[in-house]
Amino acid sequence: MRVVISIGGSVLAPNLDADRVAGHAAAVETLVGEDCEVGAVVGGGGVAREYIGTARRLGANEVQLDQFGIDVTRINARLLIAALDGLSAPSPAHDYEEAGEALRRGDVPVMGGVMPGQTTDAVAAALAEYVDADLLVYATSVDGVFSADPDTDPEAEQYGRLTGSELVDLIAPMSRGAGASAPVDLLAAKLIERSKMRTVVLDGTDPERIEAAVLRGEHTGTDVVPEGCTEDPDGWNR
Ligand SMILES: Nc1ncnc2c1ncn2[C@@H]1O[C@H](COP(=O)(O)OP(=O)(O)OP(=O)(O)O)[C@@H](O)[C@H]1O
Ligand SMILES: O=c1ccn([C@@H]2O[C@H](COP(=O)(O)O)[C@@H](O)[C@H]2O)c(=O)[nH]1
Repeated sequence: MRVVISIGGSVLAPNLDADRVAGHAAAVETLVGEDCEVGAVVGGGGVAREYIGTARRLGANEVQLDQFGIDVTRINARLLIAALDGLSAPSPAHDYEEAGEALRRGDVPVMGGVMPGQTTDAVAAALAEYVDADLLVYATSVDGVFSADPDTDPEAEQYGRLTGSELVDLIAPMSRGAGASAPVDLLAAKLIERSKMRTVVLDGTDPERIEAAVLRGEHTGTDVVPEGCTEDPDGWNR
């Protein structure tokens, strides 16, 4: 099975704790040991948002702010690479071709951001489409896609299952400025819809949850399924 895992910066490195990064690297190693081909994309988290906030107050424009975010995602990607201990290429891939070549060599490609105007959610969706992945996993800080932001709205209800077009409709009204927070960004949702990529959005703070979702199809987050799919998502990966 070929899987792309998007690891939010707030999940991988909220406080630059080495053990936490090592835990996520160990999950990737476990998946590789179980014969999965794995690509990883790392987000910028709170550190990226702090840089973006400061630079915005200094008058930087949105593209300049995105560049700050991209730099932080690539530094976080280097943290994962350091913890992967030779399993990946020595530096974050700059584009999908470089990542695809690494995967073909048997390495774990690790990416951060690539261009302004999007987030690493879109990078992960594009990489999954480029390498023809079987599964795309978003390991984020909340357990799936909700009817409202669960961090601020206690009435928010989780969606267990959505189609790609339902995901696009839900995400479309959300903010798109540099550093914005959403379960996935709009470009990612559109790529997932067009590629019919099987996708899971889950709370990835505990890396064992990522392993369980990939290896056994077990998770409590949101499945994004192709239009008209009647298959039980639990049976996908068996
Ligand atoms: N409808 C919604 N469903 C789920 N989460 C939502 C929703 N609306 C807003 N959010 C927010 O999206 C956030 C998840 O995305 P966020 O970009 O902050 O973290 P991430 O995916 O871990 O990546 P990173 O930390 O690298 O930016 C959650 O903290 C949550 O507050
Ligand atoms: O391809 C990319 C990836 C990221 N950015 C900018 O970085 C921040 C942080 O990325 P997250 O994936 O949200 O952690 C994002 O908000 C963008 O401003 C980018 O421009 N292009």
